[in-house]
Amino acid sequence: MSKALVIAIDGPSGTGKSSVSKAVASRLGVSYLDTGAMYRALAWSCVDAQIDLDDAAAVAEHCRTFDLRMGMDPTAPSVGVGDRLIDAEIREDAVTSVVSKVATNLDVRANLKQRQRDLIADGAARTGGCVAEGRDITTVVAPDAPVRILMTASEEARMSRRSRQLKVAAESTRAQIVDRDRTDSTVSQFTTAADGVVTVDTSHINFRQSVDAVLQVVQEVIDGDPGLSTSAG
Ligand SMILES: Nc1ncnc2c1ncn2[C@@H]1O[C@H](COP(=O)(O)OP(=O)(O)OP(=O)(O)O)[C@@H](O)[C@H]1O
Ligand SMILES: Nc1ccn([C@@H]2O[C@H](COP(=O)(O)O)[C@@H](O)[C@H]2O)c(=O)n1
Repeated sequence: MSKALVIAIDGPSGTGKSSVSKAVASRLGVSYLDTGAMYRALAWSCVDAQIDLDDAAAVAEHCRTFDLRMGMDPTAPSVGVGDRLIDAEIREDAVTSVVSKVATNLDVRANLKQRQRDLIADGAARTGGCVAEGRDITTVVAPDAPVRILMTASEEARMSRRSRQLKVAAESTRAQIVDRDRTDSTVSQFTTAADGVVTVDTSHINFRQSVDAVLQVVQEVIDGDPGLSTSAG
């Protein structure tokens, strides 16, 4: 019987995790889970419900009950709370600047970890595999995933990519990238590879080469484990 091809990808902000993971999942014909979007959705939902983000107990209680809906098709991923789609809202500065507050709440992390495990299992059951990306997927959410990758890139490369993406000066992205990573690293370890995790440094390669580098790691794992397969072959 073939095993589900779960691919866990972690890394700091702006290394290319989301865009590369989506492309890899599309190429392999498997599901895609953006776990950062789940933390962003919670932050958005707390603000929408006028919950004080410094009130850890209230945020954790809201997390336990909010109706988060993740669409895991890599060609059209989506994030909703109840019937409302919030893909655009969760990318706004108002959410990016506060998301670490909810992500450093340990009760929130415990709840979202379980939801993420369930989503990965459901997605893999539907499509034969799942690419899940974030900050603690290789270490906490799916430490037993057959493929585990840490995606890295120099601070300079990450700032320049983010500045191109947001059409702002590179220097103005430093605070957002560096400060957010600093806060996030207080609860997750995503700057150095844990045992058994393969590092893919994207500093000096372009987007297509980064996708190919991840696919190569996946292929090597498949070659070493005949029980693993993908619909793309
Ligand atoms: N190897 C690469 N070379 C150049 N640009 C890249 C590369 N990988 C990704 N990009 C671009 O960099 C930008 C940031 O990538 P992406 O949003 O995927 O990063 P991320 O690691 O998911 O960041 P965050 O964790 O903050 O969401 C995107 O515009 C993406 O197209
Ligand atoms: N596994 C994860 C994923 C994300 N976070 C938190 O969410 C924020 C947004 O993530 P993006 O990937 O969309 O930038 C991130 O800054 C972390 O605070 C997390 O804690 N664990």
